[in-house]
This record gives sequence, C-alpha cells and structure tokens, in this order.
Amino acid sequence: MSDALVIGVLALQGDVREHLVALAAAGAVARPVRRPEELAEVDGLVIPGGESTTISKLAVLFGLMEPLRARVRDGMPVYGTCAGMIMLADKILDPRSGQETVGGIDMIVRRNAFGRQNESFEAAVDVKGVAGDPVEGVFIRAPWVESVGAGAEVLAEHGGHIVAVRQGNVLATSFHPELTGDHRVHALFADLVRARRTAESL
Ligand SMILES: NC(=O)CC[C@H](N)C(=O)O
Repeated sequence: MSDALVIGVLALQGDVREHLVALAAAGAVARPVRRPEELAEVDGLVIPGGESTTISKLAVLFGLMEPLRARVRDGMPVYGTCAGMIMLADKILDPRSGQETVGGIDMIVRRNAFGRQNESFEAAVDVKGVAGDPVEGVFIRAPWVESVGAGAEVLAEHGGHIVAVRQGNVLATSFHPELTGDHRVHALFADLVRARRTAESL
C-alpha cells in the first residue's frame, strides 16, 4: 500500500475542481469519485458545494448513496461544504420532495438560509481548530444549522447561526474555503484523514 493520503471529491455536480486543487495543496492525492469502486479506494471524501437536490438525486442514480452511508458509518472521514453540508445532515428542515441525505452529523440544516444567490457574501469566520487569522468565509446560497444534537460539536458561528460542525470524522461548513486560496480547513480535514488511517493501521 502506498503512503500517499488519497482523498476523493464526490464529482456528481458542483465545484469539484476547486476542492481537488485545495486538497492537493494540503498535501493529499486528490481524485474525483463517481463510482462505488472509486469510493472504495479513497481514505477520505469531500462533498462539494453545488445543488444538494441534484447531488442527492445523482448519488441515488449512480448507486452511491448506500455505499456512502456505509463508509460514513464505518468511520471514513468526510468533509462537506455548503450543499455538501446539507448532504451530511441527519435532517433537512425544508427538503425538496424525495431529497435524501447521506447523514453522519446529528444536526438539522435549513437550505438557502442566508438568502438567495444575489445575497451571497463573504465574512471572517473563527473556526475552532484553525489557528491564526479567521477564515474568509464565502457564503453562496448557504445553509445554516438550526440545531445540533449532543454528539455534534459546533466549530463556528456567524451572525448567531451555526456554520461549521464536526461529529467524529465528519466535518461540515456552510461556506466554501476551496474558493479562497486559504487551504487551512482542507489541511485540518487532511489531518483527520491521516489520523484515521494511522489508527486503522495499528
Ligand atoms: N453553494 C451551495 O452549495 C448552495 C447550496 C444550495 N443552496 C443547496 O441547497 O444545495
């Protein structure tokens, strides 16, 4: 087995390329994942921003929904941004009919909570676990987290709303660090993936 840390990006829809670049900058071998066989080969996975209803539908269509749930249950580290955060919520407050999630974080999210596309904004966000200056948060039709259960840890808030959460190896942010050139959140995630791999090989 090679020593390289292999992190996939779910490549059904959304800003896949930006995550591949950010993960490579964080020291991982980054690969797009579209098929269950590709999912089986990665140490960790990013679910990008995009449109959660579309990603959900395509995940079912490509036969990825159950394998995704199984790997998350099994402890594979996963990081979701924006639509990806929605995919990792155990519950959506306002799902489109038939919209499913992978789940993994005991939280309830509200889609498009920060407003429409033209109300997108940037804000400095202090993220627990990211040292130094606040992260520049890019919010694009972003969800927020209405509430978290006991197992989930809030990592950041903006305007009184929860915008970053972690539960075990599952990490989610309402905003898009992959769009800023600041790779500290991806580095934090790569550390999670590395720690999990080390734990597994003991
Ligand atoms: N930038 C984004 O990922 C937007 C998310 C989108 N509003 C959704 O519901 O999936």
